[in-house]
Amino acid sequence: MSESTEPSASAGARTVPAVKYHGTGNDFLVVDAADADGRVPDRGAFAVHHCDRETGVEGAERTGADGVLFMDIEESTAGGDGPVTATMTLVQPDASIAAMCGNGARCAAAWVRERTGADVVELETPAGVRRAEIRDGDGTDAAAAGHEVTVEVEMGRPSFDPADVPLADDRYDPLIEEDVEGLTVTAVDTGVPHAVAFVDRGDDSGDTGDAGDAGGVDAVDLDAVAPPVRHADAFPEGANVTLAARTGDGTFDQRTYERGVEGETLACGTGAVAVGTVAHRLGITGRTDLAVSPPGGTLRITVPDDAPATLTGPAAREFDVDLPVPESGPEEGE
Ligand SMILES: N[C@H](CCC[C@H](N)C(=O)O)C(=O)O
Repeated sequence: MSESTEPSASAGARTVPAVKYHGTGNDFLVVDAADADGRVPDRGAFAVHHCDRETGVEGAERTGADGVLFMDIEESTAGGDGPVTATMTLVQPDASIAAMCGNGARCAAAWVRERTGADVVELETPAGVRRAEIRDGDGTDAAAAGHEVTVEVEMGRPSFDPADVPLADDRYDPLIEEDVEGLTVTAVDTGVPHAVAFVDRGDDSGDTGDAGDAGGVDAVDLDAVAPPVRHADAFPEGANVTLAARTGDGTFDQRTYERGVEGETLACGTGAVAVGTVAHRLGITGRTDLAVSPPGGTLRITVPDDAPATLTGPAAREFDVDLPVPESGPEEGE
């Protein structure tokens, strides 16, 4: 907001406090917007710098992050009995802003609870308000790494409407099981666009699947097949590319290649909701409560016909860190 003219901060020596979290392996740096205002002139450059998997923020397990969540708590809502409201802005490793992020929302809600004590948080995102309920870890090992909670996020109503995804503007019908750049996908908006491809068996009869029956989602070379779909003309704003395979009654495997990360992530919450929504639409399951397993763990989702979807899973606090603000002032050519 204000021009940063404090005499104390010399260029290059500024740092901003952050907390690293992950939700089933999808990892984020959480920064209080109040700390960043005036100190981080370029949020995109900040995210590019610290999210880099080779040169970014150092962690116990992995270097870098899948994004930076800038959080702006509405102070007038804190300290009472009601939900705390906070604006969540996800800046991705390529400096783009994503309208929504399911796993990020869990981490953001956990962060707000830690700051304010609130068990219910309303996150304002470009995709709409997302209500989150935070409770202590599901009891398996409350002390594991010290700081794990379970968060249920209301994820809005998924949409196949071409204008919502969005699809190319000469497109009036939903894109359901169509070939896009060699992959048979269904396009759905779960706050962000997903192109979902089912591999493996399509239903209990076991004989409607495409090639890849044997290995499910792991048999696919995602880094090879996803980029052409992610950039296809069908998706004017790009798409996350999500693979799914039914593994049992109400259970699915998932892998997602994310726009903005430009690579596979260990988990993707909007993608998990997309898997359930598309599974329903295609008649692959009749259940509305599902377990979706990306590489980083298992997410519980609900996809009722007449109510918003929900996403439930862990959010784990990893560490606190002071992040230097990269020098990328107007004079710098970068
Ligand atoms: N990982 C996030 C999705 C980020 C969305 C982003 N990659 C985009 O649409 O550009 C999730 O858990 O839902």
